[in-house]
Amino acid sequence: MEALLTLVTPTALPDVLLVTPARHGDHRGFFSESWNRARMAEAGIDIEFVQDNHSFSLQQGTLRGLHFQSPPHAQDKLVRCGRGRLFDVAVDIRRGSPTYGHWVGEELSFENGKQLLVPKGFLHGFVTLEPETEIIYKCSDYYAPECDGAVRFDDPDIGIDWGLEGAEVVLSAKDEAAPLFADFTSPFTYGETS
Ligand SMILES: Cc1cn([C@H]2C[C@H](O)[C@@H](COP(=O)(O)OP(=O)(O)O[C@H]3O[C@@H](C)C(=O)[C@@H](O)[C@H]3O)O2)c(=O)[nH]c1=O
Repeated sequence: MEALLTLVTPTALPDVLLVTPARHGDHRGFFSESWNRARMAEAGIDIEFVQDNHSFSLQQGTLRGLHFQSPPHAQDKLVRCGRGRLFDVAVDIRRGSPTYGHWVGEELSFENGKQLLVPKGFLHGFVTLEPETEIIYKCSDYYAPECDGAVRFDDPDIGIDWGLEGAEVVLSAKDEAAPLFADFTSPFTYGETS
């Protein structure tokens, strides 16, 4: 039977949530409310998003991350895949958090319609699993380049399993030059960001 409600399920990291909006299918395809502020507030996700981002990656193996914006322009992000498939990752960087440095990853695709809520105090990154993949995400603060920060996607202390198995990744120059986790001081403190 068709699911009529948006499903909100926890991931292995408390505060990072998997959101699966209902899809109403018919002979034309489907219709889905990808964001409904009132309904999500009832489900405990009460966020005022102010900016939507859309990026397109040509090649499979394009990796963007791991990124954050520091306070006072920290961002909650609600991430979904508009076309293709990607592996989306959040890393807890709230100093003093019981899960500091832990990561969680979810496959988001056009097919599965899943969304990942990446709160303030977490690094965010993704790798595309297909060519010509699109990502769309809502942000709770505006782009503030002076608050932009990054950590290496392949940091050994974080140890994310991107499923790359030695395949080459396509990176920006900024991500290529990102610092290691050990050389990074997080601007977030557990309890102050969520
Ligand atoms: C993030 C961002 C970038 N830009 C510009 C700056 C630059 O000229 C161009 C590309 O920027 P970047 O290389 O930072 O784009 P990208 O590597 O895709 O950065 C994004 O990665 C994912 C993982 C995130 O979580 C986002 O918050 C953001 O950091 O777009 C904006 O105008 N507004 C924005 O909100």
